[in-house]
Amino acid sequence: MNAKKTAAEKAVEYIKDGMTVGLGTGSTAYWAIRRIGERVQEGLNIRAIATSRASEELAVELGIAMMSSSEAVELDLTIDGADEVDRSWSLIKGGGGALLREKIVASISKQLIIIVDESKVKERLGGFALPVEVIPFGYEITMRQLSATGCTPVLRMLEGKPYWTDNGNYIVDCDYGDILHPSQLAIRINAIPGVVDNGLFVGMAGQVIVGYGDGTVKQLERRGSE
Ligand SMILES: O=C(CO)[C@H](O)[C@H](O)COP(=O)(O)O
Repeated sequence: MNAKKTAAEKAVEYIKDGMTVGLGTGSTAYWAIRRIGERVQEGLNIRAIATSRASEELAVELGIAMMSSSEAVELDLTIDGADEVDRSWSLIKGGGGALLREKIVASISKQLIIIVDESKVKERLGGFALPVEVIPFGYEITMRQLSATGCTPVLRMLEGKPYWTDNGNYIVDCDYGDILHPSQLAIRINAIPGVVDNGLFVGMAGQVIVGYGDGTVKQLERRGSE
C-alpha cells in the first residue's frame, strides 16, 4: 500500500465546495493534488494556490482553477507534506526546497493539514537536516553564521551547481542533531541577515494525518506544545 497516497486522499476529504485551498509540494502532496484534480473533474468547485512551480504545473494540468497571490487573502485549507513531525506537531519542511512558499501559504491558511507516512513521525526533530533558504549573495558568510548556531551546514547542490529555489535563492541543509527547542532555534536562525526563512514550522499544523504501510490512516494525537 502507498502510505503517502492514502494519507493524502484522506486529507482531500476535508475539502468542500467553494473553498480556497493551498497546494503543498513533494511526493505526498502530489497525491493530494491528483485527488483534488479528480474531484474537480467530478464537479468540485474550488480555487487554489500552489507552493511551488512544480505543484502549480501539475494543478493546471489537472484542471484545478488557480488564484494569484494578490487574490489569496485567507485560505480555508492547505494540505502539505513534511520531512519530520514530532508529537507536538512541530515540523521540519523544505526537503523539496519549497519551504518559503509553503510557509507563506500556511501563514494565511485557516487550517494546515499535514500528510505524512509513518516514517516521518519522530519523538524529536533533527534526524533530517534542517533546510534553510539563504540569499546567494554572501552565502559563505551566512553558512559560517549558521554554523555558529550549532549545526553542520551543507550547501544543497544539484548537478554540480548550487540548487536554486523557485525564488532564486540557495538552500543550506543544517544538521543540528536533536532539536530540543524548535521555536527558539527558528528565531535564532531567522535573525541571520542572509537567511530568508528556515524549514521549522512550529504551531502551524492544525491536523496531522499519518498513512501506514498496511493501508490504514490515523490522525496523529497531539501531545503538549513546544
Ligand atoms: O517541505 C516539503 C517541500 O519543500 C515537502 O513537504 C517535504 O519535503 C516532504 O516531501 P515528500 O512528501 O516528498 O516526502
